[in-house]
Amino acid sequence: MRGLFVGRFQPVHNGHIKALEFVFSQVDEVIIGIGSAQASHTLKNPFTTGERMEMLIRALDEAGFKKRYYLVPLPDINFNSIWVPYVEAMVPKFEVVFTGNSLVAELFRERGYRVIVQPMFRKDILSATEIRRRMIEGEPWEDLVPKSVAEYIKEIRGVERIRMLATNLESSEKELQAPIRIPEY
Ligand SMILES: Nc1ncnc2c1ncn2[C@@H]1O[C@H](COP(=O)(O)OP(=O)(O)OP(=O)(O)O)[C@@H](O)[C@H]1O
Ligand SMILES: NC(=O)c1ccc[n+]([C@@H]2O[C@H](COP(=O)(O)O)[C@@H](O)[C@H]2O)c1
Repeated sequence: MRGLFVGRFQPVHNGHIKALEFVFSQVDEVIIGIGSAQASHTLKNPFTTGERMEMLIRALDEAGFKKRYYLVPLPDINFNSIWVPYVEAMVPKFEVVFTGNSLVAELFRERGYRVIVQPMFRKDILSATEIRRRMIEGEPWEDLVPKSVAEYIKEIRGVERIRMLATNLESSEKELQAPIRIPEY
């Protein structure tokens, strides 16, 4: 049996690996859909699809998963009602969907799929939003991701990228708040 698991993986963290451990224990093959594949270099989606694939390959290797998996980029279509047929057109056949995302669960259920809500692990800290926040604030984040992912993020200067994006946003917000000055001629 083949299962589908979709995430943005911005970045891959230990919660994803725990979730995938569960998914791999339930099925023979897993399709890992990389959501919002068109997005990169933003605060919510700092990493490219290629970088996210690299993180997944290294982390799954490190975790020693032996079953077959497929990595499939899924650009957003911003059209919820036809997202499931779109996903069907992009990935090999699957029988069951694993997710913790309630919109994803609802969309697949409405199309007749069996959906399994995977257990959550320490969502308070095992969350990509929290990891990106820690990177920006200069707090320790390395223990929340697989070792190979922490090394890779350092290799590509990922933290510097996220900080640059945060600084850019801060200065453009300041610009927006600045009073408009009409030049005198
Ligand atoms: N701590 C966790 N434990 C188990 N599963 C998780 C955990 N965090 C995320 N997942 C699962 O991984 C999938 C994709 O999650 P996603 O890539 O959005 O991670 P996230 O940490 O929630 O990201 P972000 O904070 O950037 O929105 C979802 O199905 C979600 O349920
Ligand atoms: N209409 C759409 O394009 C649509 C609908 C539902 C989910 N998605 C994507 O699926 C992914 C879900 O993963 P997350 O759990 O990481 O949010 C995201 O990339 C999200 O954008 C897209």
